[in-house]
Amino acid sequence: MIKSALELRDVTKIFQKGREPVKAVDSVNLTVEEGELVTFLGPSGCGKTTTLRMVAGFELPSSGSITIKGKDITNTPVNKREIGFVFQNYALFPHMSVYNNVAYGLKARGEKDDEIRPKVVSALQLVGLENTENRYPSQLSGGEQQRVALARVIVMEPTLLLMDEPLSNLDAKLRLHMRTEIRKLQKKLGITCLYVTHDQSEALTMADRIVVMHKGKVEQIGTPFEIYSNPQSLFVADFIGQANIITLEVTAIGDENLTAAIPGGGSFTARALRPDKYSPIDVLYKVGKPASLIVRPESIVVTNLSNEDGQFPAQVVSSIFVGSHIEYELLLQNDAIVKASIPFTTGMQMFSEGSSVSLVCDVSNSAFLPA
Ligand SMILES: Nc1ncnc2c1ncn2[C@@H]1O[C@H](COP(=O)(O)OP(=O)(O)OP(=O)(O)O)[C@@H](O)[C@H]1O
Repeated sequence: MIKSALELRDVTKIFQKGREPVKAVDSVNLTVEEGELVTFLGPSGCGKTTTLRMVAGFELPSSGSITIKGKDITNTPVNKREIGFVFQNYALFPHMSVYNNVAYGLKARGEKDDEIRPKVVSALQLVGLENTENRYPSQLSGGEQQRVALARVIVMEPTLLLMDEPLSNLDAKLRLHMRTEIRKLQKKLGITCLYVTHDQSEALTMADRIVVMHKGKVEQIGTPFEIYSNPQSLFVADFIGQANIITLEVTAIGDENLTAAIPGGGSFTARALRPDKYSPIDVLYKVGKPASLIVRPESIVVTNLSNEDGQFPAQVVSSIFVGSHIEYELLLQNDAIVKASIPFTTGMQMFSEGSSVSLVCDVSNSAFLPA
């Protein structure tokens, strides 16, 4: 049987803050396969860094277990875990040349100089810094320093690479560039990687899978596509990308669908999501009670006002032409504000502020969640 690269089972961390115990990480379960890049995404304080620090061995879990390739390492010391870390402050040794920074770990491991040289040269080549061996960190740009930090880790051939906001000290343009660089390198080396970020576009563009965390718990684990198109909670829908969350009254419950009343007349039917998968649909939703319709701004079409069933009558609050798109803010008859983002095509109709219009939500990209 192939063993997973990493498994977290019911991993919990409780810190003592004064007299109060704080559950920083709450029963996290996760299986990571060989060669996967998994990002931890969530707002500040949700427990991302603490989870990573437990995998690294800088913190011990209060309960639960961590295994690497089937071997329990929950209580194994940091230096026996064969894990590489890259943090936001690159922590390079300022008094050492680039070569010596990269060679440091191999020397500490007792490897001989003639074994070390080819490894350092090839690691520097991998990160595109082959001509910087004799320079010092202060003579490098922020992006170059971060690449040295990466080379210093890669050269050790760790079984697992942990990265905590590695790009947050770089300027916006370099951050975008380094995202692609890190991802390419990670794929090329086939190295399993956990990557902490609070930047959703970083998580969406880099990850094989995303773990969305909230208040110490895992809210959802899935591919970027699954997380974006099929959020399992209002938190995920709201945190990832832009989402309209429209509260509507349920009028009928089907096997997998809900029908709800559109303010101003008509009704709308869409998939009903079951966040915990176990509760039956008629336990999660009730006729006469509210449910939240989740629809992305790009899944809405704005048309002339009509009485067709399924369309939401609305008034244009603002319409802004941003080149590729028209961004609308629309007021529904229940006072909800809905955002729509319509790709601009030549000759298309643009509705001005105050116009009465109808909204059509793309049924395949809309879903209900319990309110
Ligand atoms: N050593 C510690 N002692 C006490 N509380 C801690 C300690 N480390 C973290 N915490 C608390 O645990 C919670 C989770 O912190 P953590 O750093 O893991 O969050 P995070 O999601 O990485 O946040 P950020 O994005 O701001 O780094 C927070 O409430 C934090 O204050």
